[in-house]
Amino acid sequence: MLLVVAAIIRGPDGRILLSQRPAHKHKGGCWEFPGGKVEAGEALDTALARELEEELGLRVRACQPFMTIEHHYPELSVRLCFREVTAFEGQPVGREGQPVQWFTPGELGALDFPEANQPVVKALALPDQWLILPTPLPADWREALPRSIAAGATLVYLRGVEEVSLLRELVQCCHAGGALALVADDPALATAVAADGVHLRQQQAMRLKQKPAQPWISMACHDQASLAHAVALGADMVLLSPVRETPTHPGQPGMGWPSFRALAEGLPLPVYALGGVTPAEVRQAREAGARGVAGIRGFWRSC
Ligand SMILES: Nc1nc2c([nH]c(=O)n2[C@@H]2O[C@H](COP(=O)(O)OP(=O)(O)OP(=O)(O)O)[C@@H](O)[C@H]2O)c(=O)[nH]1
Repeated sequence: MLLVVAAIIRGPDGRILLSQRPAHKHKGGCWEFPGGKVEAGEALDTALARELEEELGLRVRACQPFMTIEHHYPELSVRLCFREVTAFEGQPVGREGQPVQWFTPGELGALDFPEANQPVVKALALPDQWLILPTPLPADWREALPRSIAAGATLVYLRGVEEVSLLRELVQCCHAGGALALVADDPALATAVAADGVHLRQQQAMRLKQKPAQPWISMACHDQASLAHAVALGADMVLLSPVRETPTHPGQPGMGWPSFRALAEGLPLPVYALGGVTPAEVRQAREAGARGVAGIRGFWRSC
């Protein structure tokens, strides 16, 4: 299997840097995340720094794991280790004559990428924070939910609401704020209330053999076995918990960031950190290999 390292490089305005593969190469003409083959015995970060210097004239100052994807093209199999470059120096230029361009995350969906990149493109559309709805639903939700979304939690897990008409109203409120809305476990309910997908609780998900047909499927995971199941199911993302002990689950000790990192490392899907984490910890979570953070308290902006 060909080992490849590729970079997610964001500019200060949040746009993402892509380069176009030369016509004569594998997947010629496709847009790609800059990078290339890892040489024998070379560390991933060293390979990334070398490739970005050679191809773009950039000097990497800091990077962290993003996702790892194994893909079998008819002509070759690749293991693509995506890293997020969080600090770099230099102005990118296509040193090998390749076109190089910055794109907003919203523009990526319309571009032609190698097939292996699809989960990464999908993951880049996700926010840093997601909100789990407090239960019972606070009386001030019509003010607090838009405030929470505006504060950055643009993915909302709508749990604990039985009434379909209320759930539909909550979904509309999420969409009005530009947030994705997930409901618990039930794909038919998600469709009925026009939600964007379902969040599967671990017990329910472990019984499934097939990924439910919804635009977004998330799964709750607490250990390696459930993470492996999420991967096998083809989930789009997971919530991995608990990072710390929380008042909702007293006596259940947290795994801490080192164990979180070990579990999240090398997974082919975005992992969100849950359990006693706050929105202020996005950077720490990402250094531990998370796509972002999730929670109830701290993410809910009551009036
Ligand atoms: N760099 C990069 N390669 C990708 C991506 N997605 C993807 O499937 N690949 C595949 O991974 C392999 C990377 O090899 P490469 O040809 O870019 O490697 P390289 O820069 O070392 O090339 P060279 O040694 O031919 O100059 C290719 O088969 C390519 O199609 C991506 O986003 N970035």
